[in-house]
Amino acid sequence: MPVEEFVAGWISGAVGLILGHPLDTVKVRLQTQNTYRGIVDCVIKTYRRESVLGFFKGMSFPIGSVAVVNSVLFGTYSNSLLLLSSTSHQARKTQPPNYGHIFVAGSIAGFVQAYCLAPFDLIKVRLQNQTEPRARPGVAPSQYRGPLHCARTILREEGPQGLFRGAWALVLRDTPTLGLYFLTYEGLSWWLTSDSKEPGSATMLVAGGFAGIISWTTATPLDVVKARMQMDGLKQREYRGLLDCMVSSARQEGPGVFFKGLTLNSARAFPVNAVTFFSYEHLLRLLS
Ligand SMILES: CN(C)C(=N)NCCC[C@H](N)C(=O)O
Repeated sequence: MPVEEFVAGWISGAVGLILGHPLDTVKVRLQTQNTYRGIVDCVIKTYRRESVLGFFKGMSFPIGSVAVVNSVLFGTYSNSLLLLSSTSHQARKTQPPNYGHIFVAGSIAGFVQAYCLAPFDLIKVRLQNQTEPRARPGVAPSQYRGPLHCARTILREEGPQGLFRGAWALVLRDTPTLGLYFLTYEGLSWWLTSDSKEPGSATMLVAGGFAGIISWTTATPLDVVKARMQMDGLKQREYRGLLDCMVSSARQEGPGVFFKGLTLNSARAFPVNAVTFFSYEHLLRLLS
């Protein structure tokens, strides 16, 4: 089993994560809190109350976990494709892609990574939603003091299953959309590259950026449901399950609720996934 894909997936994921985290924080807040009038209002309120550090809440844990999650994603994708098509990563670049294989391998990778991602993503979302300024004497402290304290508190108050709240929505979000993610990337790379040549840097950036936009645009409705399920159960359970969350969100806020965060998801997706694929491909060339 080639391990270069796992290493390249880890490093490229960390680069993308740092770049996209501030926009991700604003998106999560808009999806789960009804106190903001829109993106600009959320940015201003976050900055005034929490300073620039507010946008980076919940980032330290994903930086560590991205090692597991992104290497699982890229490693599972590449190795599933190897099993389905019996050609290596480098050999595949010079032959026409089999889009069926790519979609299936991407979906398998999405399914597997969603399970690894679930507890890390839940902790990230809970920390991103803490709007209190930094702890100071006289100011009430946040419920969670950091990622480990957050994990311990969830385990104590909600049990081990608390760490997997929203995991089904995450699996449903990631299985087909990661099929689409790799399909768009490989399709565009092939289309933009002349016959039997390896894709150049510009191609990696453009194909990666569009793969991000297309997959995140289609993932947004379940992304909203996932974030709401992850925040549920903090004080009192609001939703009986995934379907109940969908129905009651739509009833209370109209169908537009499923598109909350769409602009931010798409705006964040281009640069994050352009650099993710760019660094992934270059690291692979360096390592193999
Ligand atoms: C639509 N979905 C869930 C994805 N395309 N997932 C792949 C994640 C890539 C990158 N770390 C990011 O956060 O955009």
